[in-house]
Amino acid sequence: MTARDWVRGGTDLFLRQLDTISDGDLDRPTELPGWSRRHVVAHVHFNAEALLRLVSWAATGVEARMYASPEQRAAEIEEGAAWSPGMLRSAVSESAAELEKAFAELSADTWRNEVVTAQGRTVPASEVPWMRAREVMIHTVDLRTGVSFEDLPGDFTTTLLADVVRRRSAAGEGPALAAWLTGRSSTPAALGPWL
Ligand SMILES: O=C(O)/C=C/C(=O)CC(=O)C(=O)O
Repeated sequence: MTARDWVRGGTDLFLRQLDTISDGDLDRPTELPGWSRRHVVAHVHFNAEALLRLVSWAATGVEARMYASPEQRAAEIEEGAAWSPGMLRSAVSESAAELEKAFAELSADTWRNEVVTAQGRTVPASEVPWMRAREVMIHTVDLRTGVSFEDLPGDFTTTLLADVVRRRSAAGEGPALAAWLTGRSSTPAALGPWL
């Protein structure tokens, strides 16, 4: 499967799980400390808008950052989390459809154009679908509706693991992770935040 397939599958999974949650239960906690389901849905919506800006940057050459700052990102998630359930549900569904349309319209050459992620990485636009796949898949698990990592496509999880290990190694967490993953340490590595 390609990253675009994972985006489609992960978006479908996320929206279907969201449909199983009553309006009242949107206030329940998630796997993310301090975030209710409302926060997760608002974040998945604003993430689509942020990635739409990267696609636009790749297509036009006009710089468009994902977020103005970490503070602006956090503030819009808080704002979105306070929207009515109907507004939250339609926003996350509509922005996902817009992103899918933008991916479909990007020409073959344009995928090679470079953009800068919210973490300051310069990447070809072709990495944007992977960034979105990661968000929709993992945040589905975060919703706590019963979907676990076991339910995600195996090739997605394998790619995710490689991504996580690469980033954590770059952040100095490689040795502790390697000791644990090779069974040389029975203590799970103490890890810092991821993304
Ligand atoms: O992969 C990166 O360099 C950046 C990832 C993110 O910024 C995570 C998001 O996509 C987001 O916070 O919206």
